[in-house]
Amino acid sequence: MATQTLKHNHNFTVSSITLLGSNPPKPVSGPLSAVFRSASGFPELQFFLEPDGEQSLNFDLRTTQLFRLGEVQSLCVSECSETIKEKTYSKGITIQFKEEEESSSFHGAFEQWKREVVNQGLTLPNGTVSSSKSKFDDKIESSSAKMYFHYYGQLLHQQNMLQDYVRTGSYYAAVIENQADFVGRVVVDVGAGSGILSLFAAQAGAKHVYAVEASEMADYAQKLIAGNPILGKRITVIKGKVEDVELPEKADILISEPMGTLLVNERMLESYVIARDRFLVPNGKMFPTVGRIHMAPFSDEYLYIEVANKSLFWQQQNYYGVDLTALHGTAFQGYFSQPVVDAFDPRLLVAPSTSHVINFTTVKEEDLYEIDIPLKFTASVGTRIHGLACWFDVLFNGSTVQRWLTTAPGAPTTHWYQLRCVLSQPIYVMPGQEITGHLHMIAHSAQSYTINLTMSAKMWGPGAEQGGVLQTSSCRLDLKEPYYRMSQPQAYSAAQDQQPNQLLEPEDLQFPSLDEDGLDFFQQTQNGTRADIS
Ligand SMILES: C[S@@+](CC[C@H](N)C(=O)[O-])C[C@H]1O[C@@H](n2cnc3c(N)ncnc32)[C@H](O)[C@@H]1O
Repeated sequence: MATQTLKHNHNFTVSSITLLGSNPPKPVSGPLSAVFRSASGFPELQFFLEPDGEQSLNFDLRTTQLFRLGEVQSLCVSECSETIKEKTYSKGITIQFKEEEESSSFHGAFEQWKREVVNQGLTLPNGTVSSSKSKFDDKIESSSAKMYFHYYGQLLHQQNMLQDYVRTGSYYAAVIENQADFVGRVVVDVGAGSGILSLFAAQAGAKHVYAVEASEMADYAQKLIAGNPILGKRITVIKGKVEDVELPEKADILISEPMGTLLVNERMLESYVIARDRFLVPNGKMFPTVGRIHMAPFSDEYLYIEVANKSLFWQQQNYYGVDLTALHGTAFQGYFSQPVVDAFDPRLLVAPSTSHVINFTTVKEEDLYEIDIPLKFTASVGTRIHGLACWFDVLFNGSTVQRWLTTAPGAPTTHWYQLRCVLSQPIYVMPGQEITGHLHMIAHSAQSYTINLTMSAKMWGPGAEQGGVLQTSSCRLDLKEPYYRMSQPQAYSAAQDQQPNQLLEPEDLQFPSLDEDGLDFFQQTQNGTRADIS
């Protein structure tokens, strides 16, 4: 391929440059570095004005022209707009070379980059974006993708993730404790966001890091990386989707933070797996390596009543003279179709948890389209079960240290919190009774999942060996529409302390006040939960 004749970066030394446009023209004496590169996903010519790389002047090669003024002097201008009457140039410099030979090879490189990269639109040596419709576009609605990348393109949302110190600190520790996995290695940061994980990888001694980011955040990542020039020298930011970009070399290790609520929300794990298949060398490492979804039945009367009460509004028979009750059933179902996101007390769990493992190094992308998890628990107490509580953890399987990042209830809270699927019909169990069921999740094109949950209480006591099911309850939820409940009081209903015949009934409880939807939105933004994008 033509681009194989191009090096990653073409570096030159020039004696000085003079910035045109200012009056009088401003000379910058050197020697200065001039580099042809594609750090932002497009080809550019960059002049480093200070030896430490802190200040640079960039020319987008797609709109730049170079003219010879003499044997060792050239004019470089960047086109801004063109009308029938005139072309305008946004910036221009004259370049002074030391020798004619240097000038010639600089012009040669310029022509080559223009010919092979810009004009033919071929693969850039530092990565480029394919213009054809990608695997991502085939399965994701464009409106969803637009909102998704708009969200991640904003610094405040990246800041929310960076300020989740459990999350970011775990990544930092996993990388730094496993330097041996990074030293001298090529790394791809899948969905780099602000570029923080790329900078960690560079700190751990990576030879080169490709930071692939699809949203506008790529430009800020470029800025952050330029602001850390010692590390930034070894990082190339590529703006584009991991499904579309081409990289000039394979990676020894992938690093990414693709986890959404319940691990799979946002469907970014699929992009992580696609990146593995496209960029990772055989037996390359993945940070994180494995993810697990944990599940356990819970009992929480307060939560149940709160959700049920939300639809009470629709029981009014005289709302400004209108009978609203026709919509009560629909509203009731609607509220129970929202998974609840909050941090709950682990004492609400009424059986030891079970888990479902996803090994990122081996799972196929298609395996993530539909996930069916059989459930089987033994109740430790007699209680009313109000649904299934879920959380996840991921493992960084480093060669030196194995580190887990957990979102478990009772562990330090993360911005993912935990997730609970609430049954509109609670089920009663006695201590030792078996609870079975299924958690079935089907991916949809809005970057999330439809969840079908079924939970059944098996026959218990005398005659149980016949194995009948006593009671079954099911619900369908949309993982894209969670109910964020973070600032609600975290009531502890002492499931473990209850005697089998002393179950709490709704009438025994104080009803919490109804939420306003607007307040929910405010809370979710304040709490920085990232699932609010999907
Ligand atoms: C959860 S954020 C993590 C950001 C950063 N790695 C960190 O740990 O702070 C995921 C990032 O991946 C990006 N992303 C998601 N899907 C992507 C894809 N298919 N290709 C490229 N970037 C993607 C998002 O825009 C977002 O910035």
